[in-house]
Amino acid sequence: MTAAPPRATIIDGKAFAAGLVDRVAAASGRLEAAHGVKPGLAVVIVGEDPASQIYVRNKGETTQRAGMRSDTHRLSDNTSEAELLALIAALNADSGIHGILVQLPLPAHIDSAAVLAAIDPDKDVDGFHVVNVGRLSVGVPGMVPCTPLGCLMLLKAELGDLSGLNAVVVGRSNIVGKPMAQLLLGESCTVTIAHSRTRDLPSLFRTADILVAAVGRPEMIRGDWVKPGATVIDVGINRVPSRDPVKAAEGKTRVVGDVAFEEAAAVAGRITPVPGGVGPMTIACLLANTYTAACRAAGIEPEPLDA
Ligand SMILES: NC(=O)C1=CN([C@@H]2O[C@H](COP(=O)(O)OP(=O)(O)OC[C@H]3O[C@@H](n4cnc5c(N)ncnc54)[C@H](OP(=O)(O)O)[C@@H]3O)[C@@H](O)[C@H]2O)C=CC1
Ligand SMILES: Nc1nc(=O)c2c([nH]1)NC[C@@H]1CN(c3ccc(C(=O)N[C@@H](CCC(=O)O)C(=O)O)cc3)C=[N+]21
Repeated sequence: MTAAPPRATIIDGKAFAAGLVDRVAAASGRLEAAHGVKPGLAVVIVGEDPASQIYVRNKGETTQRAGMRSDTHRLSDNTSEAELLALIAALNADSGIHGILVQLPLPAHIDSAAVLAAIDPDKDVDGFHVVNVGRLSVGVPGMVPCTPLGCLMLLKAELGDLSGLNAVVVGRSNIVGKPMAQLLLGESCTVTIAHSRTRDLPSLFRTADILVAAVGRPEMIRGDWVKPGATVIDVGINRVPSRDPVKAAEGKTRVVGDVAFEEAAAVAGRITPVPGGVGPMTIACLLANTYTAACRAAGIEPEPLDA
């Protein structure tokens, strides 16, 4: 009989996120009871992209479950940039709203950079405004992007001190890759950022104690690219045809990450699944950022939200 292959610990992002949402809910309840401040989040979505609709619905439901105010603004595809900017100005001025999130991508006729720049940096719970990018880079308090923040929380919960570890982040987007690299640098990892022009990704990956994949290519990262015992964080959310050919023919899809999960789990020490890994943490961190923004707006020190 052959021994079962070694198998990584599966990092349960869904459970960790549920715990974080509970802690945010409790802290928000105390904020409201003691200071009369109920954290409020406004989510703005332009157009009908079905995947975005699902995330926006999840955000709204989770926000309300946490006892926070949640407003969703659904604008039609042909909304002008001026109309969107006017809505943002109104939300900036609304003292009951502490967090503003504009779902990306926006339709092509709208300049995303101009829209992100219009959000009050202190309400920018996505952390995409250049002021918050600068704060993260310099290492002063600001709003940290939700997905990388969630990845970092999972890594610290699993590994404790990250200092001195080799971290490879693949993907250099402003939403995930770049802020992820900044956070890992802040934890004193030795950080390499890889992208589509990187030469010999497999050899580079084999040096990684921490591997964060944010590429958007289904199961691109194979098992033999992973350093034995490494911690693998899979950010990718990719829709591929259902395994069942009949369902696939009906257009049914399933979600996979950027990592070939079964192969990588045979080599890695720890790995996040997709779904149920990073995705739920993104939403939990959005609530955490909204709570933090509400505290700061009221001049109150936020409670620590660590496990
Ligand atoms: N779980 C969650 O909460 C979230 C998940 N996501 C998912 O994460 C993934 C990445 O998202 P995002 O950062 O917005 O994506 P982008 O498309 O903005 O960036 C993708 C990055 O991957 C790089 N890349 C593309 N192909 C390769 C390749 N063959 N080899 C190496 N690098 C490559 C690109 O390099 P280059 O710059 O050279 O083009 C780019 O830097 C997507 O699957 C997305 O759906 C995103 C946000 C939140
Ligand atoms: N301004 C802005 N901020 C964002 O943070 C933002 C955005 N725009 N545009 C789109 C991406 C994507 N994103 C996800 C959020 C939650 C899950 C999530 O909850 N995923 C679950 C379910 C996955 C599924 O079944 O579809 C999981 O991975 O388990 C995934 C992806 C946030 N994004």
